[in-house]
Amino acid sequence: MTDPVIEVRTLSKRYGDVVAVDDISFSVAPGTILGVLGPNGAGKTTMLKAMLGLLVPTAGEVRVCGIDVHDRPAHAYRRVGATLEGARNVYWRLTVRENLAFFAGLAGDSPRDPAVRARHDDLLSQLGLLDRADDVVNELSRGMKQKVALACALARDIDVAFLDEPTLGLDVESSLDLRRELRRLADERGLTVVLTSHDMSVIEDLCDRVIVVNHGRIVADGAVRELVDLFRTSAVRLVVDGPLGESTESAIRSQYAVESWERDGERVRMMVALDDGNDLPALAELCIADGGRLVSVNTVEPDLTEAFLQLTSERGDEQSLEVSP
Ligand SMILES: Nc1ncnc2c1ncn2[C@@H]1O[C@H](COP(=O)(O)OP(=O)(O)OP(=O)(O)O)[C@@H](O)[C@H]1O
Repeated sequence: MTDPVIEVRTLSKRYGDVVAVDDISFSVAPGTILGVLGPNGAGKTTMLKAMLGLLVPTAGEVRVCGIDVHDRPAHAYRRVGATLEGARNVYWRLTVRENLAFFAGLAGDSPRDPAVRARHDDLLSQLGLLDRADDVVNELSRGMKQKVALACALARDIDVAFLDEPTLGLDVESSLDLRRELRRLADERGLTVVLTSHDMSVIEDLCDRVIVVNHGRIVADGAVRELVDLFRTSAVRLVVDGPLGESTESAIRSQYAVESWERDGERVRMMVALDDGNDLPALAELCIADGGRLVSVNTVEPDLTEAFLQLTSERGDEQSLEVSP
């Protein structure tokens, strides 16, 4: 097995009485795109900053490419790129290309090196910024500034990118460009990406693995599909026309988990959770027992949003759910 590119061991960070990060441990394989999900105040940014060596943890250690980020921050920094507060990471009075050259230069990459220039052009082209390369950043829109910040984080030949809310403020097309570019860098260059996002579609589309953080602790860790499967309770939406009497309604309610029930004259719309899809024929039969007609039956598949809400609800919080990554 390849060595992990990131190792976080028993990491904690307290601010006075607030435990922002509480005894977190995990490791990440090279080339992984890892999403960090969690409600506001869960500890995601604190975790990212501690992983970057930008704040001193109360306990624990972080290694990136085998380098302890707190003992040897300068060495670790050469291997990572980061955007923590979006567009504030770039110099607004420099052009797009000058920004890239500046950040690459910090790591010893010369912008006169044709390989570095080619990499920058490629990045700008993938992010739809090539025709704005010589514009001063100040004159760009907010979303474009965000893209420049991302390009700066990726401008060097880094091993790991830490991106806090990378798609925030981007339009649909730019968000898709960014996802494609991150996927390409992970697949072709083995770039490891750790990103936070409140946008479930970004996490679902892009991430190989997701960590859910709540109250400073990891409450779930696994592939998106595995997390969704943990809460795989399918639901069905049924519409019945015609008679459906009160005793049949009571029978349905007593045998099934009815999530919603709307009666509109002779029409009934219901949403019912099924633990096992095999219950559906029996439910359908019951619905038409009084002579009504089934107008439609639609299965409602669980998604990451639902899994996330359950994991971070008080009930989900009682246990920690580990899925092998
Ligand atoms: N510099 C600080 N001083 C004191 N408390 C802090 C500081 N930074 C963060 N906290 C607290 O630590 C906890 C975790 O905050 P953090 O910013 O890491 O959460 P987050 O998951 O990134 O939230 P969001 O999704 O809102 O960005 C919160 O209770 C926050 O108030």
